[in-house]
Amino acid sequence: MASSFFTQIPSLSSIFSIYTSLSAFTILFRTILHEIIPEKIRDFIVSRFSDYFSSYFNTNFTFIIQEQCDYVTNQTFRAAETYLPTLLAGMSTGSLLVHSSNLNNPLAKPKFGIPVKAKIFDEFEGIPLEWTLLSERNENPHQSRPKRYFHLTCKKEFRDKIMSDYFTYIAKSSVEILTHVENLNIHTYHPEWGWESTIFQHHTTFETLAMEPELKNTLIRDLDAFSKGKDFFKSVGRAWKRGYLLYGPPGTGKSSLVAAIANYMNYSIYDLQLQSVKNDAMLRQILTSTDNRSILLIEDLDCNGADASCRDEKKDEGGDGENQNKKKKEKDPKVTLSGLLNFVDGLWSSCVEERIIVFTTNHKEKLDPALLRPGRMDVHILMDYCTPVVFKKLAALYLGIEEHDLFEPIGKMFLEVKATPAEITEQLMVSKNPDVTLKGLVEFLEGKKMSKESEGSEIKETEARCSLM
Ligand SMILES: Nc1ncnc2c1ncn2[C@@H]1O[C@H](COP(=O)(O)OP(=O)(O)OP(=O)(O)O)[C@@H](O)[C@H]1O
Repeated sequence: MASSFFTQIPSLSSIFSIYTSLSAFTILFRTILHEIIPEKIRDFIVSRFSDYFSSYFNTNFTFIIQEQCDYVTNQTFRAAETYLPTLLAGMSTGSLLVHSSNLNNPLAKPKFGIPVKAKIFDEFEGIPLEWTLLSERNENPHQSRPKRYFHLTCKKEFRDKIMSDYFTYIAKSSVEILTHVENLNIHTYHPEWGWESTIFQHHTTFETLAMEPELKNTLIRDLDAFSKGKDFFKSVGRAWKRGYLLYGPPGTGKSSLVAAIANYMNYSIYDLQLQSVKNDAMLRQILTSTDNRSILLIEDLDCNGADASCRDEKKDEGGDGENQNKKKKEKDPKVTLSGLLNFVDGLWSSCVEERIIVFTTNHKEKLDPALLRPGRMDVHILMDYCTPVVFKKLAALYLGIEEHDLFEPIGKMFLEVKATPAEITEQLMVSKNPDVTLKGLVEFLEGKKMSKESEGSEIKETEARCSLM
């Protein structure tokens, strides 16, 4: 039996000749394949084979969650980015990515960042999960920011469970985390990189903002009603958003009021310069990639692109203005008023929940009437020149005094001289001594009054000269 087994084994030379023939056949076959079948089709066949075999043998399933989808920030990516650092604290890794960017408080505890390529483990209802953040160079030549995406891997049989329950769970967790953030962010839009965030450290609150008390209280009540109004807005079929138009001369506290609202509501700010937005489609993409519970701020609306009056002014500045303007408009369609209105109260206004929209302008009269119609911006707030009440509040804040002999004459001067709160605060910082500072303020206001009078008499003189000619 043993001898017959050995006699059936082919000799070494025959094995060698079979191997040589097979090799020759393979080389011949590959050469024919290379010559007959084009490279692209070959790659396709190979990839199909490898896909089939790897999916057949692989028991894992991987979700790919890209940061951007169709130019809009993927909210699942955003939720994962917020949620995953909470897992990092307890992880037994060799290294951790930590960062601290709170300039207000250098002693603040550093936060955990998500390291690229590191595996982060989670468990959901007993299902083990593995997250990895990946980053690669962006192929889009207009985007210098790397392309980032998460891989979330689980066993194949849990795919549907993860899809239906786990993603909802991390979305809810991220909302919860963002509601209790210690630091607010201010995001500014960059045409190449998208929204860029930094910690918002403006100290203005409603306590430090000098405004007519009645106006301030009305505004605070309005904000309170808005933040508690989810069910109300739903019941009346309106998007949960509120629009404020802040108008008034420069230096009257419009930006400061936005900061006070952000600090009061604990909302981050998205500060958008409309000039950096190419057209309505881009505006839609930008605005849909902002978070809930935030303030969308468009400052200096009268000079910000979507307003016809500002374009007319620019047209007048150039020599051959009209033609140049026409050509520019054709090449670069810019944001239209209707595109902007669509976000204020059109169909797109409901794409983000609990959203405050703030427009500021120094020239309300220059705005397109369409923006001012009822229902567009819910509340119009005039931030005006200093009044005696506003001045008293500023004096209390800057000098720590409630009364002074000079309060009455200074108060009377505000009826004749227009001074902005910004000008007054500058004067109030001259000295800590109230007598010195208030005397200086009286001189400042008298100087303003005199220059106003001499301006007035110059105008009268010119008018008189004109009528003589
Ligand atoms: N109502 C106010 N209460 C307290 N401080 C104020 C007020 N208004 C202005 N200030 C002071 O003046 C500075 C400039 O004001 P702010 O930038 O808020 O004015 P603005 O109306 O937004 O001006 P612009 O129209 O030029 O943007 C503030 O940083 C603040 O110190």
